[in-house]
Amino acid sequence: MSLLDVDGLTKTFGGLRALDDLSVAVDRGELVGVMGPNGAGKSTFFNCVSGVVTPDAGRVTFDGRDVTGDPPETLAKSGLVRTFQQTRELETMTVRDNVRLAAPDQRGERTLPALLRTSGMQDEERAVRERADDLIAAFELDHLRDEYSGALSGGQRKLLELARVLMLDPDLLLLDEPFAGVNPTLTNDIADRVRGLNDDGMTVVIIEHELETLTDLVDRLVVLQQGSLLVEGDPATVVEDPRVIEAYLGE
Ligand SMILES: Nc1ncnc2c1ncn2[C@@H]1O[C@H](COP(=O)(O)OP(=O)(O)OP(=O)(O)O)[C@@H](O)[C@H]1O
Repeated sequence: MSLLDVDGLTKTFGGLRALDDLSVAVDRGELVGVMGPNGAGKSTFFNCVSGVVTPDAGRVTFDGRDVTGDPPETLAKSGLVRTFQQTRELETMTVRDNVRLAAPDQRGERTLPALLRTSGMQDEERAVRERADDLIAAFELDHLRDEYSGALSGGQRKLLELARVLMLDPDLLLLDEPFAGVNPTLTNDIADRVRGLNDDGMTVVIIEHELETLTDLVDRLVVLQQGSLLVEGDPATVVEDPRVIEAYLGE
């Protein structure tokens, strides 16, 4: 059974069909790339799957459950997590606080004064702090942990965003253009980390314009055009497909 099953997804904005009866399945453990010309519907696909936008028709099944229209927080708690093209960290907070705050806050305990917190709550908080510090170290952001995240470079922000979403311990990670605006060295670094996460068992779907990085990285490519599936298959075959070449030349 697929981990993610998208069946007949349709979404219109005004008169425009951003998704048109799109069906895509992703198996557990896969690393899948999503490409397509500007306006092909890639972000709308992620938005519908991650609950940011409700589709007009179609069904999203995650881990065997119909999750169509479920809000992003509910999906994140069940293991479906995404990043955005524009990273969402708070610029006036430090790197460390940004990572800590990404942890799910089950009981709103952070609003309680310290004296009223139970030892269970304190243990939980300690675990969150430790996990945040581990992720910051793993992403080599240690030297920046007390900096405001507004001071980071584009590439460092992408790393921070990855550290933040990993606080949620996803089963399925949707990455929206993780290499956009990132220099070649950091691009390779981020690609290696994504590969590492996938090697450790995380299922990953990546939208990316940077085709060379994407084709080297993923097991399978899905190409969208005008909201529909154009071609899918192994990366080397897909990028040579005349329909794909034509779709990109027509941009
Ligand atoms: N909230 C919205 N309101 C109106 N139109 C929208 C909205 N979101 C997307 N669209 C339109 O839907 C179409 C598909 O957009 P989408 O952002 O999904 O494409 P994309 O493949 O991600 O493009 P890009 O590569 O440029 O990010 C576009 O024509 C876009 O203008």
